[in-house]
Amino acid sequence: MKWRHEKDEVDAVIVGAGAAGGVLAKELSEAGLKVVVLEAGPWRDPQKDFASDELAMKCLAWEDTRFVDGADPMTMGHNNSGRGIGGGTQHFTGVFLRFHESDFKSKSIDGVGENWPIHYKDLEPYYAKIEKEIAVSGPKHFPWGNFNGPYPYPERNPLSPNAYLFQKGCETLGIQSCTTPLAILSAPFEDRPPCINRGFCNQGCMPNAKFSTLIVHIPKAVKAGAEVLPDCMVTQIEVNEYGKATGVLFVHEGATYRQRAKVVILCANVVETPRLLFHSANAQFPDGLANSSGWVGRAIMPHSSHDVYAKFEQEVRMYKGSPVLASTQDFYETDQRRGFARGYTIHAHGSRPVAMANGISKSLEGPIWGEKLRQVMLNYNFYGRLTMVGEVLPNRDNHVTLSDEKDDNGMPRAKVTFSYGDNDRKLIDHAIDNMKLILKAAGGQIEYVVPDTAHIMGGCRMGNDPSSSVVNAYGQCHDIPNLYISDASTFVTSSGGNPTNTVMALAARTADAIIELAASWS
Ligand SMILES: Cc1cc2nc3c(=O)[nH]c(=O)nc-3n(C[C@H](O)[C@H](O)[C@H](O)COP(=O)(O)OP(=O)(O)OC[C@H]3O[C@@H](n4cnc5c(N)ncnc54)[C@H](O)[C@@H]3O)c2cc1C
Repeated sequence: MKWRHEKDEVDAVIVGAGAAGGVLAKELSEAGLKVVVLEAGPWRDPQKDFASDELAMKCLAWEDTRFVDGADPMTMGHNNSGRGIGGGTQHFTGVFLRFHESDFKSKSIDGVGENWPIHYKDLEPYYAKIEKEIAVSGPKHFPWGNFNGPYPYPERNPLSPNAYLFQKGCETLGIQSCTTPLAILSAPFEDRPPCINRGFCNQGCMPNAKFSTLIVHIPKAVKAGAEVLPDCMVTQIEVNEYGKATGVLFVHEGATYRQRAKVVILCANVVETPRLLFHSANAQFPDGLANSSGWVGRAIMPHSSHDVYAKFEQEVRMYKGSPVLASTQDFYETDQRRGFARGYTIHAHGSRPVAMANGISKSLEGPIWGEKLRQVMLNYNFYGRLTMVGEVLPNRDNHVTLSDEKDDNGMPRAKVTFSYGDNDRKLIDHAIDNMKLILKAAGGQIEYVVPDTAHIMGGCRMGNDPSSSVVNAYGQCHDIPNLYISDASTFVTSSGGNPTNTVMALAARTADAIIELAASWS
């Protein structure tokens, strides 16, 4: 393999070209830094490689074996990972929310979780920048949190039948709801068309109406001079005798190569970032790089993401339109009367047939399979669905470690351990009750509750105290100052809302810090 910067020490090597990696690649290269991006997965062309096919597009996920355990082992794959240029943004649903001020201070406000080393105000300009550069569509007035709109682009219209039913149920019960802020265009922007409601967002968007870093940030980074190399799996971070990162080793088509860099930035997401840090252990850092605190891999948090299905008299046709088009955050903040801390978002979340069949086969009401499954699926058009995005509190015992089994590159496979806590379970029960009430108020008959998780966060949390966190407020490792982490692993708490706006805003903030640092190099 030959690449432009093979012999150079570049300014920055970025590991992973997902939500955060894409932002960093664009920002750093546009600031004039010499950047190489190494991505384990392929570089897809949406028009050639995305298919309107649920099964075929499972390939967008990280499919390598990962072991799971704990009281509530997570299903790893299409629902919580991405692989390839664009990472998880290739097939994410596009819900684009900001965290609330309380999310950064849950310890002080509610006595649970942990405080972040930053406030909402620190991220506010970065949220605004990211939303503007991808033309997020949203309502004129968003009723919750610190940002109430307007969004850069008008809200999506029309909504899906599933979303209208949700809004009807909410209205009957006096629950506020609104059109969801989405990283999906409501009108043309740059060279991209508005959404035409094909509904295959989770299979990759062929027309490019949905944002991904594959189609927005990476092309801009390349234009600004970044070298982006797909199918390159980073296996090790190299560190010299002074404890400074010098670059990375990566594998391409079975051969191992080296890329030297002044700054190494890990954007490999919640499982792979800790895995790389552990696998890069050496005599100086025997417990893994950046792990003097013992917090690498610790306090991982998925969102609880249970679905409730109801059957309606009239056709709903859940496949129509973007999967999520209406939401409520009326239950987002702590309400002492509920008996648990923190909260959740509810989305009207359409499901395609394979996802529904797969989901209800694991429903809490008992497994549905064989003839019964066939009969239910023959009535697919009559079902509606709501999904929760529930805050899961950080727990040190929920963690990523290395197993004894190795992959083809000789890297130990990751083991992911997860159990819900009492607060998490009470929160889930509350959300399920509310989703049932809303669906019933809309005229539905409740049939299935499907337990699920989504959006993993944590594992390399940020903090001011090097003895209880891995990186500082800018994503810089406490132990190795020229090693940065910028991905969902730096999250301190999970919030009750979808995370990618926050992942990207944090990445843009880290980019600014690195650009400032780079100014002192010459
Ligand atoms: C089906 C689905 C729906 C979702 N819907 C939403 C939504 O509606 N709203 C929302 O806010 N969030 C959503 N998410 C979550 C969102 O995708 C993630 O929050 C986001 O992508 C995380 O960004 P990241 O940069 O941390 O990691 P990723 O985007 O996952 O990027 C990590 C990249 O690193 C690469 N990588 C890993 N290890 C290595 C290595 N060793 N060498 C080289 N490359 C490596 C991976 O291949 C990947 O491309 C969804 C996710 C999924 C899977």
